[in-house]
Amino acid sequence: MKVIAKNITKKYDDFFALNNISFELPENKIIGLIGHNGSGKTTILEIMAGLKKSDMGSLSYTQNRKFKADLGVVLQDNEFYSDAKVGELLSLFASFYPQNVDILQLEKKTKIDKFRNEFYRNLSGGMKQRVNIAIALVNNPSFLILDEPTTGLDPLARRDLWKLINSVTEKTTTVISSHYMDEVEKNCDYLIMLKNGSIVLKGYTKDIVNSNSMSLDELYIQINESEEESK
Ligand SMILES: Nc1ncnc2c1ncn2[C@@H]1O[C@H](COP(=O)(O)OP(=O)(O)OP(=O)(O)O)[C@@H](O)[C@H]1O
Repeated sequence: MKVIAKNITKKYDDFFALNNISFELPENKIIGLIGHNGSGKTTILEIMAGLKKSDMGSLSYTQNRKFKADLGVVLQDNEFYSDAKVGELLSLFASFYPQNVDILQLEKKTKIDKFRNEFYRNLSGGMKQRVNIAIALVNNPSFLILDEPTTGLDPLARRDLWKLINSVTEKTTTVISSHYMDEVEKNCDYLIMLKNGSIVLKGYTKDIVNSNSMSLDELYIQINESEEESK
């Protein structure tokens, strides 16, 4: 799915969480959404997921199915799954959709099959995220939104989660917010950087890194530090 956002603005009272932002998410690529705390990442992800309304602007999608049937979302806090077992959660979410994938195959593909009889609350952070992603994939979406999926995970769990994300998103436009620039540089084809609700950088990751002759981590610091220094 291709996603096009035009002139999106979102205000909370007088505060502009997003200020007239426009972008196009390239189809079937992994898009990294980066920016400082409070820059507007969750707000735009929630608007794209249809969970929040923008005050101005428009979103358009190229899709074959109804939008919600074609969407998978993992938000930052899914602790409300706590009292269910992994297999039960997958079956429950699959039952919401007329078309869905083979659950046993999905469990194998996301390597959660050994945990299907465990309670969600007893899983490690990394395993919970694998289950969250599996749940988001039950309807075989062509647009996947993941809000900071690797935050709080140890380096091995983070590496394994990116392996999983890369292995299940070939035919999916995937947008992922992250504070880990090394991960974004390595795994995301395209990136969008927000600063105070505006886009300050967007484009293919390789082009950005090559044309600036520095790592994304260094570029991030340069862009975000300059304002502090000039004060
Ligand atoms: N419901 C709300 N009411 C008022 N202000 C809000 C609300 N939700 C978000 N904000 C503000 O909007 C701004 C953007 O928030 P958002 O959660 O989108 O940022 P973020 O980039 O996802 O941050 P983080 O990296 O910390 O998750 C922040 O200043 C936040 O305090």
